[in-house]
This record gives sequence, C-alpha cells and structure tokens, in this order.
Amino acid sequence: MSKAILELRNVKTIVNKGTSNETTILKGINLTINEGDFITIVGTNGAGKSTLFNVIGGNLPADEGTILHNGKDITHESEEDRTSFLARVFQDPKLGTAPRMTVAENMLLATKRGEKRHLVMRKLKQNMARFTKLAATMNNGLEDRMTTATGALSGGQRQALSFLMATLKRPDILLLDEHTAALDPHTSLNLLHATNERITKDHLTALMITHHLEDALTYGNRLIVLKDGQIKADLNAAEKEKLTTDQLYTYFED
Ligand SMILES: Nc1ncnc2c1ncn2[C@@H]1O[C@H](COP(=O)(O)OP(=O)(O)OP(=O)(O)O)[C@@H](O)[C@H]1O
Repeated sequence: MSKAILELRNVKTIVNKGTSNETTILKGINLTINEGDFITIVGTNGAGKSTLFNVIGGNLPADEGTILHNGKDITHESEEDRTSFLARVFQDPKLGTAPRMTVAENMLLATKRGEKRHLVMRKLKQNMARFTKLAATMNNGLEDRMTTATGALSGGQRQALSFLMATLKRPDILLLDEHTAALDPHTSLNLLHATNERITKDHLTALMITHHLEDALTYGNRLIVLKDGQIKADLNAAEKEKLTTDQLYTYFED
C-alpha cells in the first residue's frame, strides 16, 4: 500500500473573520496525498486552488481541520518550518529566484532549502559541473548562463531555474502553481516536458494547478477538480485515462 505523505482532514479556511465579508473559501477538504502521486488540479477561477496550496504551504491558516505530514500534525507549523519538506513554484518567474545572484549561486542556495543559508564560494566551484549538467536538462540554454545574474534571464529560463531550485534538494511535496502559465506556448511546453520527466524519473510527489484541461489529463496519475472550495472529483489513473476533455469540462458545470 502507498504511504500517505500529506493528509488534509476536514480543512476549512475562513477569511475576513468576524466582518460582514466573512467567507469560507475551503469548505472541508479531505485529501490524502500518497508518496509518488503526481496530481493535476483544475477548477474555475476562485474555486480555491491557490488557497489550497497556501494552506498546505502554511501561508494561510487552516481555521478548522488537521494537516498531517508523515502522520505528524503540522496544522500550526509556520510556512518557514514547512520549507524543510515542501517546495513551491509560482506562476510569476520573478518570485522563485534572487535576481542579483547568478544562476549557479541561486542553485547553491537551493541545496540548503529549509536550513540556514549562506554562500560558500568553494562549494560553488565544487558543484559547478553538477549544476551545469542539471541546467542542461531544461533544454533552454540555461547551462550557458550559469554565471549570469538571474534578473537578466528570459522568463522561460528563470522559471526553469525556479523549478530546478525547487527540486534540487528533494522535497517531500512539490507544489506547482500554474508554473508555466506566464510563458509562451513553446516555452511552456518545454518546461512541462522537463517537469514531467523530473517528477517521473525521481518519483517526486507533486501537485500541479493548471487551466489547461488537456495538460491535466496528459500529466500525472491523479486528477482533482476543485469547485467552490470543495473537491468535486478525485480521479485515479485509470479513470483519468478514460476521460476526454469534454467530459472533464462537465465537472465545471453545475
Ligand atoms: N487572503 C484572502 N483574503 C480574502 N479572500 C481571499 C484570500 N485568498 C483568496 N481569497 C478568495 O478566495 C477565493 C478563492 O481564491 P483562489 O485564489 O484560491 O482561487 P483559484 O482557484 O486559485 O483561482 P484562479 O484560477 O483565479 O487562480 C477567491 O474568491 C478569492 O478572492
């Protein structure tokens, strides 16, 4: 039987508490994420997808319910504490990297995710060949820009670097929040391929939010449809395999 890495039990998130704008965004989420799961997540705007990631990542509190990591209650653990086992890539290429540091320096920092971090130049030299090889797996010329300041990279290269940084030190959970959405179609496809290859080769446990129903069906072994703060469907590999985009689209309707 697969091992549960993360469990959400009846998780509710309420914003603007005690005001006339009080809203329950997540309305009792029950979700068990097993080791090696690659879950694609779809849902209409405002369904609660990013909020789900914020609650898993500790950026937003779970106002009710429990979150367990490897069986340990982490419901009240801070965002900072959770970075020891969790990595996230955002839609905005500017968010994942330090712009004035070089590609290699950013990668070196990423090897210390969740720990006290400082740059040791000797380690940069020691790791350069490994980092360059890893950068080459992204198929977008990142390997030729190892000593370039990250702020001077193209959006696609910067996003590829954010992805590499999130996976350099193996995370128990990788959250991909529409990480290819800001890229042109070719660059986006390239990053998706590299993402899929890394996740499957290294058996990473990952959740990927996407608005592209075809991508949601193509990638991963499980698909979740979020609607109005609830899980409307949680489909396994076999169910996903049989599904067409048209059928998936019907989950969005009332
Ligand atoms: N911190 C917050 N304070 C108030 N409202 C919030 C907060 N975070 C999210 N919301 C609201 O909760 C709802 C769900 O937002 P969320 O960003 O999770 O949706 P989403 O499914 O990721 O949407 P999209 O596809 O547009 O990114 C939205 O109505 C949003 O305005």
